[in-house]
Amino acid sequence: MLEQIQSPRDIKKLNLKDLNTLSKEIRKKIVETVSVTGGHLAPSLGVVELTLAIHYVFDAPLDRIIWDVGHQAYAHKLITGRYESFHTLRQYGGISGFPKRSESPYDCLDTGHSSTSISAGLGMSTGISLQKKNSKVVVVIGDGSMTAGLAFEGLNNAGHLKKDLIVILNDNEMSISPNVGALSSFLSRKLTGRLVRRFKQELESFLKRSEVGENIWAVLKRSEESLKGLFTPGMLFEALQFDYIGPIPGHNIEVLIETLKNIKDLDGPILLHVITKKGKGYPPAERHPERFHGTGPFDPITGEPKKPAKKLPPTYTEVFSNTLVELAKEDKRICAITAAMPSGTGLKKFQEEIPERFFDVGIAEQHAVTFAAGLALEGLKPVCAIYSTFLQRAYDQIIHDVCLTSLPVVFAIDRGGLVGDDGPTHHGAFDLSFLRAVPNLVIMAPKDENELRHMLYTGFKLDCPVAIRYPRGRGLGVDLEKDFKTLECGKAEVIEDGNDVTIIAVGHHVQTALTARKILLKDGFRPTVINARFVKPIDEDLIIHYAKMTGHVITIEENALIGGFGSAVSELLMDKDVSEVKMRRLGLPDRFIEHGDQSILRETLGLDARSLASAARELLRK
Ligand SMILES: Cc1ncc(C[n+]2csc(CCOP(=O)(O)OP(=O)(O)O)c2C)c(N)n1
Ligand SMILES: CC(=O)[C@@H](O)[C@H](O)COP(=O)(O)O
Ligand SMILES: [Mg+2]
Repeated sequence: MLEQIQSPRDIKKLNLKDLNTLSKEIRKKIVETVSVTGGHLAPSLGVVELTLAIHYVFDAPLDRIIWDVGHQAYAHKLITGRYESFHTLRQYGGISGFPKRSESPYDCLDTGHSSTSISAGLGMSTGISLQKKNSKVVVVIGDGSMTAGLAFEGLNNAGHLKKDLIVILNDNEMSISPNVGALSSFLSRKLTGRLVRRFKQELESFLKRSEVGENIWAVLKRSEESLKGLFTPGMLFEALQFDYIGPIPGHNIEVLIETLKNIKDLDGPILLHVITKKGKGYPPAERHPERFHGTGPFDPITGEPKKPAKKLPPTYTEVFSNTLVELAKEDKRICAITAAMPSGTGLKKFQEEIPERFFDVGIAEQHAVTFAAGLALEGLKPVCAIYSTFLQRAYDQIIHDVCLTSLPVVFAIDRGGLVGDDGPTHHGAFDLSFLRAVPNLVIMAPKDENELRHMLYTGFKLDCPVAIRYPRGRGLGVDLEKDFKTLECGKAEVIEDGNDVTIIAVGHHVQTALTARKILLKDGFRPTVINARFVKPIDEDLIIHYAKMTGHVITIEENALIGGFGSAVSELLMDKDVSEVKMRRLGLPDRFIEHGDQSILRETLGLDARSLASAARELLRK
């Protein structure tokens, strides 16, 4: 049946039995495909019935359907004309793992970063009403994404504008890990007796101020149950001027369709609370929703990850995690902060071993950074472990709350550079550029996992804001030195000496430079290879010395060329009137980089060893 579905119109003809059959086929297709490509399995399995019900009742693309984060949109993609291409999911040249307007008219908003759906949906609804168009706007947002401040900014304004907007809260009590925060408890009605008692006392004292109130209280008192019934998650949304409906079961297509039909033509902002199970319908994902939130390829029968042929080096994340715990056990001032990504950032070990100094603040990067500033002001040493791309959310907090008064916060910036399959919304493409402009901030990038350890150790020694950025993926498998070294701030490292071209590499591209050097040696060239180590402050004296000595400089970094490390070097040479030097900068061009395997992307962008060697040869011919 699924292969016959060319558009959502085809599902409107189906009866309930067929819809349930279709949901089984969709689940099967998603599990089969993601077991090969990897991807966001559990989120997508959790909204299969909800997707069918939404497309059954609403008329996309005339009606706008927005998927917050968009990681749960695989069923949506399968029934909106992408069944045939679904096997290319997240592959280079294939379909994206997130909704993309350039991919389909049914994708009305590009998502990837969480909690944008309500604001964008409200904007669309306002635009629709201003132009007197006849479209509905439906937003699907998860309980995790609802913990972000941006979501509340949207809710607050929606309640004020009172435009037609249907917000479906997909509540599975999971973010990537179990959801956190007072809102999460509130939503799942895990309300403490203390909270209900306090509410009753306040209500009683309020009502007893007037005779009418006395009578209302007397009635309520008699029906204790209705008092509890008053205290529902709906209260919060009703207070924000939403009509709250629910919670309803999120896997019952009949109830979902009936409910959506009933609310479709209601006026004003509506919040429909739907309860789902993350990973629904695939037992390994139901049992391990966190592991199957975003998974690599796996055996569809057992759910076990496909084992690598041989033992692989540790990831930068694992080395960061182990090193931080090692240091935090020695220094009781070290605290760890994540914005809803304890597993992705590697802080789960810290959470297990030093829970009193671990903080998961929910999807709230801005809050995470300013919360860290607060901890630092009290003499602690907070580490904010946030992916490069998500740190973009907290730029003002980095400047205003941490760097302005030079507080000792360490930013552990994981996923720096190209992340691969998640694509343009997730590449850590800009952190060196947006951080380099900020005064008081030291920026480091390790050449390998061993140097990451020393940088973390050094970061705690520097009594100022520090950013350490490292890539998604595995290290080189080098030995990890047990004894920590304090790196001299602002000093680079000459790895190989040479006399005809100076290659200055940032982070893991030091390895690229060393491989390129081997190629160039065969061509009779003798390049110098320098590990930049510090992106800010840069090693001015060393760079000027080698630039003058070799007359040719190439920089290579996995960051936007604009404002990146290469910019810093060219600014330096220009400011110091070092004019007789020929220079090339290798890095990310001024465009968003598509999704695909990291090595494929690096090759297409000229960030592999062969391309670096060719660039050096070409420069030397100038
Ligand atoms: C700004 C931002 N921070 C962090 C993430 C990483 N992230 C992706 S999905 C997710 C959890 C979302 O939870 P929820 O909204 O409940 O959706 P579910 O996976 O439960 O369906 C997180 C933290 C993100 N995409 N955007
Ligand atoms: C959807 C989302 O934003 C996260 O799940 C992200 O895809 C995680 O990235 P990693 O796989 O690099 O941890
Ligand atoms: Mg959730």
